[in-house]
Amino acid sequence: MTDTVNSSPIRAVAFDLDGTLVDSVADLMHASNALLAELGRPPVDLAAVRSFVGDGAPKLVERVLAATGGVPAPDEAARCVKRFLAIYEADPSAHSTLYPGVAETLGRLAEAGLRLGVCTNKPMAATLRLLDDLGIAGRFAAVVGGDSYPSRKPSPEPVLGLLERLGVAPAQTVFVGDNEHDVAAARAAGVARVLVVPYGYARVPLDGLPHDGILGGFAELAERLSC
Ligand SMILES: O=C(O)COP(=O)(O)O
Ligand SMILES: [Mg+2]
Repeated sequence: MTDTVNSSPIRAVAFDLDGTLVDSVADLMHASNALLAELGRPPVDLAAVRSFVGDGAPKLVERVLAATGGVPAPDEAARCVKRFLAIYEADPSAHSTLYPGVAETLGRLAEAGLRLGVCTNKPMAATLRLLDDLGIAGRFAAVVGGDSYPSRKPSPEPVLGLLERLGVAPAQTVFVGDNEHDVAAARAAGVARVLVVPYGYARVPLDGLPHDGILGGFAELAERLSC
């Protein structure tokens, strides 16, 4: 591991999950549509769900409900979130895949001695099951989800919480994500470098965001970190 930024050696890489490591939107769509069927509402399609991902499960469900007849009263909306999570957590991986190069590249980074972590807005239970189902849970020394702290990305709180669990300083960390919330959270946390993948679920053009580079693909990360 030879890469340094401002003479502080890079010791850790923190990853976003949905749209960065895992193409998870099909399972989110299936769980959404199972909920909608129970409510007697029409289904949502992949493109719609893709645009709804990134702010955690409660927001996803709110957007799904808004798109299919309207958001019900708070009690009923909360019941819908609970029901959605029960459906989704039972099988979050049937239609989900790692993006190309993810498994191999995580292996290379780990072999180079980097500490790896996940900071996602997806709730913890579904996150842990998804990582396990896709065979990469063991790569991460720490994982934080959308329900691990009072705030989620774009707040820096979960990023800083993850780094504390990893035992590294922001100046020793590279953050890799796919959307505007990742860039904002990682920047506010003060990490050494923020990189974005070109294929995720970003809702604004990546070019306009204050990151330090857009990867050509996930595997390029190993070269960027000299692993
Ligand atoms: O659950 C979400 O909204 C997306 O989670 P992410 O932070 O892994 O992209
Ligand atoms: Mg993401």
